[in-house]
Amino acid sequence: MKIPAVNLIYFSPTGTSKKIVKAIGQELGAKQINEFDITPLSFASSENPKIENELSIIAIPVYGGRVPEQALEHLQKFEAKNAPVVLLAVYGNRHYDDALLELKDAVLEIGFTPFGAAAFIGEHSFSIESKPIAVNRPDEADLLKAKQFAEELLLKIKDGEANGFKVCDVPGNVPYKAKGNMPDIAPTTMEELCDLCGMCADVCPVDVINVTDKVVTNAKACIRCCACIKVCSSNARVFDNELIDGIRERLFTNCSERREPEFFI
Ligand SMILES: Cc1cc2nc3c(=O)[nH]c(=O)nc-3n(C[C@H](O)[C@H](O)[C@H](O)COP(=O)(O)O)c2cc1C
Repeated sequence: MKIPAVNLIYFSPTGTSKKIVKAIGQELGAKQINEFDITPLSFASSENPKIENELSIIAIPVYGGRVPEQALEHLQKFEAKNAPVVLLAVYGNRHYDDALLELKDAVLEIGFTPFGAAAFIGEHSFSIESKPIAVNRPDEADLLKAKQFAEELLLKIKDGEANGFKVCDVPGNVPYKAKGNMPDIAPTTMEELCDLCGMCADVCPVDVINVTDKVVTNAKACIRCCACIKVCSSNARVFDNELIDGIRERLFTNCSERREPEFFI
């Protein structure tokens, strides 16, 4: 079976959701792959993408058991009609809780038909060398699972094209998991290590970092995605904070046992 085109739509500050959606997208053997990176703030002011009679895959990271708010806002820009979609929640080995259900409900509102979904595991954004959490995931075994998932999707797509796409069930509860109250905290820069290259500001999905002769971060608007930390080749950017240290410690202690991808098709 030849799929003419597939749209890969992803919000992925630290790149793990992107890696998984691309791996699955490539396995589908589509003639054309269109990428929509909905991570940057600038996506909000871009033209509204229209998707009609085309297959899409949407990937988001799980934040507090939910879909990141900015990802939901950016998804609202899509106009979808006759648009079968596969949903991916990528989480840091704790749990995805209600994120897949929230994502499914949101895309149904926009006009997509979610006919398949999966939860994959990515290195936790808060993982550091001394407290590794799902470090280096997705790994080879995860990418093999991505391939298996794509094979199952191809069968489902064939069936959907012949008999119509049916909305899939995903786990989750309503009301969705309550959002935790986070104080205004953000990663900081160790000036002695920083060479002011500006990469942290470039990757920040909420544009809260300003680099002049020093790095200034507006903690109030920070979404704590840790993209700035992961991109910093001088290791100058750190999330050195009591609250985050505590979360990291609990994740390291309670969520180190390897979880595996799950498919819902
Ligand atoms: C603010 C925040 C909240 C998070 N909440 C969860 C969570 O509830 N469960 C979990 O397993 N991982 C959680 N994570 C980890 C991310 O889901 C995980 O690292 C994911 O792979 C990041 O995706 P990305 O690389 O596409 O940005 C959280 C990360 C951040 C930054």
